[in-house]
Amino acid sequence: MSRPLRILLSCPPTRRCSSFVSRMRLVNRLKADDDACAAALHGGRIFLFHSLSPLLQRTDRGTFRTSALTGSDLQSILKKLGSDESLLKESVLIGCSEQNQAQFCLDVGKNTVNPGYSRFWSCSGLCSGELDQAAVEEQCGGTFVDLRKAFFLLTSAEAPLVAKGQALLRWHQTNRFCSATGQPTHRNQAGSQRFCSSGSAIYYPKMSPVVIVLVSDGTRCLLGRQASFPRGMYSALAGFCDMGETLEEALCREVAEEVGLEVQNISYSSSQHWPFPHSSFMLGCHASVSPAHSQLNVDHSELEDARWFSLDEITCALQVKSPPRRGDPPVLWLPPPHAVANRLIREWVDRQRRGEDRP
Ligand SMILES: NC(=O)c1ccc[n+]([C@@H]2O[C@H](COP(=O)([O-])OP(=O)(O)OC[C@H]3O[C@@H](n4cnc5c(N)ncnc54)[C@H](O)[C@@H]3O)[C@@H](O)[C@H]2O)c1
Ligand SMILES: [Mg+2]
Repeated sequence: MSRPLRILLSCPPTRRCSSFVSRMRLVNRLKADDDACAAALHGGRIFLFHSLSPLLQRTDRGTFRTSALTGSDLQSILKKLGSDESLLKESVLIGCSEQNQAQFCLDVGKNTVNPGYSRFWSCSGLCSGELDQAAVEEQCGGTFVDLRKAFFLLTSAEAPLVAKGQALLRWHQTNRFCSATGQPTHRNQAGSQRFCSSGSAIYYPKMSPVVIVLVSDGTRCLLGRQASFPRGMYSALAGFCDMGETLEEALCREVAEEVGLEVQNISYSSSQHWPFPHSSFMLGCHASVSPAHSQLNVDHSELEDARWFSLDEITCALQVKSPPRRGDPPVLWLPPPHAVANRLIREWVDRQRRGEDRP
């Protein structure tokens, strides 16, 4: 999740900023220079995936982390597994750590696509170039975990890296052909672009902009739930931006469509890349309605339910540490700390406690 703008603007000392600048310039160079990127792979950190599920390791404390494989470690493992060592070059650049180590992701499962290799979507058993999941897990001392689980098992520092890695891998796997010419596309070494083989088009990884808003009436906040949400879970209202809309227009339209309210006092909070179900760029905002105009008219084709919640109800819900299970009494369950909705809710609680939001 991005930091709020005010923190970025107060970025202090030059040393910290200059190391940030050098990291950003390194990533930019690796995107532009195929040879430099290929060279960086060996000492780089590789986040391994199998059919888009990231590899996690359990720590001594019972928590989870991503595995810390370098490109050289991985090459030895690939050799032991009898795989072509050039598989490493299929890695896609994610970014660069604070220690200036380049970070990559690599999918060694069925969905991996490399235009230079003959891998097929529909093969049964192991496809050409695909590695056996259990064998990789054994060699690496970890387990491939579905991203929907992994994202919430990891710390808030590691979860976005894994989400970004999966999003990039998915984009490569689903953009193998040019939509203008139908010709195969090829990637640069970093995986930051794909080119139509006819030379007519360049494609870049894409995200869909989504506005997410916590509406307040001064003493209560508005949350809704879709029928597909886990039991008891309510979240801030969200919706995809339409082509040509501003953020503010999308926000007002979504709230009007979903709950029949007209909002005002829109303010931006923070943003987040959200990998589910595909890549969304979540733009988190606050907005308000006057208590006199807070009557809900829920569109049940979009939301199963939407309700106003008091500060006490939200404060209690923030204490709930695990989702309610079947048979438990009904309890309000809020999006987890990794989600921008959680940040919006906590910001609202802070403002309520400071008395800033009251009419
Ligand atoms: N990170 C968070 O805190 C958080 C919280 C809530 C929702 N979300 C995410 O926000 C996203 C949008 O929320 P929503 O489902 O309420 O949106 P929504 O209200 O716009 O409804 C979804 C529908 O919009 C249509 N749609 C229009 N453009 C689309 C596009 N580019 N991609 C997919 N569907 C499109 C589809 O018909 C889809 O069924 C979801 O993917 C959800 O996972 C994130
Ligand atoms: Mg919605």
